[in-house]
Amino acid sequence: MKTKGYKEAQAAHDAGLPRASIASTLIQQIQTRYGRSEESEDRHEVAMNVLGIAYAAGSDTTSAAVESFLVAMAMFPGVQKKAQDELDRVVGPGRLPEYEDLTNLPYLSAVTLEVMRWIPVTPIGVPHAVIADDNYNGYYIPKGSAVIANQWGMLHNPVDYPEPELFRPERFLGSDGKINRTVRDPTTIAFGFGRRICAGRYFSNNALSICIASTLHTFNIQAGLDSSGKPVKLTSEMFGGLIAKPKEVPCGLTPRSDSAARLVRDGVLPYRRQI
Ligand code: HEM
Repeated sequence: MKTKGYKEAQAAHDAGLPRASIASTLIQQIQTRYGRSEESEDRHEVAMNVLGIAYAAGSDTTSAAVESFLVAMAMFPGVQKKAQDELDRVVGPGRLPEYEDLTNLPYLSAVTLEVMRWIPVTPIGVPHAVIADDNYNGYYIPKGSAVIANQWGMLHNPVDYPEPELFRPERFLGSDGKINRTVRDPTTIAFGFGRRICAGRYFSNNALSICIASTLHTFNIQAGLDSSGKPVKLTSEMFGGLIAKPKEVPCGLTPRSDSAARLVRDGVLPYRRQI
C-alpha cells in the first residue's frame, strides 16, 4: 500500500509521462529542489510515507461518505432536485463545478454537512486513552482508561439536530439561505477530537464537496433495479465496524442531459489517456 503507487508515479515521471496526482507533484518538486542527492532520497521516503498514510486513512473513509451521499440522494429526491437547481443557476450547463464555485453554493454545502452527519463514517470514532485521572459529569475516569466517543449519538442528538433520521440539509441554512453558523457543525464531531483529530479533514471536505457537486451537476441518481428488474429498496442501514458503509448503494445513475454526458466524457478523457 505504501510503496506501489509512489514507485509507479516515480517510474512514470522518469519516463516523461507523469500522471496528474499529488505524488507526481511532490516527485517533481523534490527533483527540482534536491536533484539526485542523498537529501532527495530522504525526501522521497518522507513523501512516500505521508502519501501511504493518507491513502490508508483517506480512501475507505471518503468512499464510504460518497456511498452515503448516493443513498441520500436516491432516498430524498427533493433534496437532489434543489441541489441541482442551485448548480444550474450558479454553474450553468456548459462546465463542471470548480472549487471556487463552492462558496456560492450554500445548499450544496449544507448537503455535504448533512452527508457527514446522517451516516457518520466512523460512528464510534477512534478510542483515546486518558493520560491523567479525570472527572466528567460525576464519573471518575482513571488514568489509562480507553474512552470511546459516541459520534453517532452526538450527530443524531435531536437537541442539536431535530428529527435526526431525516436527511434534511435545510437544518444548516439560515433564513437568508446561507449556512447558519449557530447550528452545530458536524465536521467538528465526524473527524474526531483533540490532538489526534483527522489530519485529512480539510482535504477530505474539499474532495467530498467537489465530488458531490460534480456528480449532482451531471447525473440523476436513483436506486436502480435489482436482477429481477425491481427497484432496489434503499435504507440508511449500514454494515462494518470502525468504518460504516451503507448496505445497499444506488446503481441507477443517468446523465442529466447530452451536454452533461459530454462534460463527464471530456472531464475523464485526459486521465483515461494517462492510464
Ligand atoms: C470522510 C472522510 C474521513 C473521515 C470521516 C475521517 C475520520 C477520522 C477520524 C475519526 C480519525 C481519528 C481521530 C481521533 O483520534 O479522534 C481520523 C484520523 C486520521 N485521518 Fe481521517 N477521516 C477522513 C478522511 C481522511 C483523509 C482524506 C485523510 C488523508 C488525506 C485522513 C487522514 C487521517 C490521518 C493521518 C489520521 C490520524 C491522525 C493522528 O492520529 O494524528 N483522513 N480520521
